[in-house]
Amino acid sequence: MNRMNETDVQTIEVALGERRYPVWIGRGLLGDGARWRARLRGRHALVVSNTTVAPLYLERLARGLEGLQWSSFLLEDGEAHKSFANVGRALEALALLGATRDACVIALGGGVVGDLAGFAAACWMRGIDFIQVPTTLLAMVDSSVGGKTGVNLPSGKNLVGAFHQPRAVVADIDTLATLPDREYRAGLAEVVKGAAIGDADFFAWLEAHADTLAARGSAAIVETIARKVRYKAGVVARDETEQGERALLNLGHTFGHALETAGRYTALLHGEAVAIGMLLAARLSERLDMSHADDTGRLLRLLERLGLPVAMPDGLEPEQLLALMRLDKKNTAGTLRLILWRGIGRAEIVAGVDEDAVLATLKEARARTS
Ligand SMILES: O=C(O)C(=O)C[C@@H](O)[C@H](O)[C@H](O)COP(=O)(O)O
Repeated sequence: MNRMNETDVQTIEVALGERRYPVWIGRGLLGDGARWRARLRGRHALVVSNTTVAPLYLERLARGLEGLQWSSFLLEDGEAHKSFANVGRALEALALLGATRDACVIALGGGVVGDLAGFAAACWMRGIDFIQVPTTLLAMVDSSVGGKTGVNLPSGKNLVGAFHQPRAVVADIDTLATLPDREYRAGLAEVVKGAAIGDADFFAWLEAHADTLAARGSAAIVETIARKVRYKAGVVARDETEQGERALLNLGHTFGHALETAGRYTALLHGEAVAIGMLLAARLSERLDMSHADDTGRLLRLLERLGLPVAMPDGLEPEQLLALMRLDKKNTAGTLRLILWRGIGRAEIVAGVDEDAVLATLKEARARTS
């Protein structure tokens, strides 16, 4: 197990040739301006954050921006604010700053901030640099790595966006100290996902450390972040724009995104929707004779031990969820393309999934909760 002290910083590289970048994981990184400032090329920086995170950490980050022309743009907290309207506002903030092509956007916050800030960076003058400074577990282990940026529409999650890689990811684990428990647990869902699709040993390790992780034991968290980031960095390096393997990282997401959209982006946190979505994907896979009930049971127990929701929320209609799933980005004309499960550590991209089986899985899940 890794024990991390003040000076230990783990560096994991996302190996994308000329656009390769480091993911730094450690303590005190926000205040270590000398490290990440070297990734800025010009004189302008826009810090995008939210009204919860900025009061806690903007000042610490800003010490590293001394001598630059910089300003901040703050979102309200929550997935509902990952909108086109707010991208427009972020771009106006860049205009007000007089940001030139060598400017940098710095995303200080969780997945919503990172996705929106990255998309604004991808749009401004057709693409400027950005740096991810994730302050939630979910953003550290998942959304800050890999360059998926974008926003939601009322009709669907992440339907608009661009692949735009950051110049660096600065994961200061000190910021997890202020993360609410619910947000922390939501981040663990994306960790479980990584293990469920591609690393049976890691899954077993998570089972062995579930109680420590649920209790936020710090050494286990650092190891968890590093293992998940290393895994994801490998996938992204092999398939940056999701032509194949990368789609596996979407296990549980087609169901999950439909749940988030149906709940108008306020009912569930993204990680919670992914937890429920993974179980739905596991049950659908079982129904299609692709996986075994024992594996579904292990997944269910691990998610429960980590304090994640596993039941479909009340008041959602299976037909409505299926309609939302038809607008998922992985689909091809007229067919559902889902990530299905072969059991612990193995997932598969399946095209032409039978809609009746999906509907039956959703109906069964609803019957379980009512
Ligand atoms: O990085 C990826 O690739 C992923 O699919 C990671 C997901 O966990 C993440 O939620 C991602 O933002 C979803 O992407 P999307 O393409 O399904 O919108």
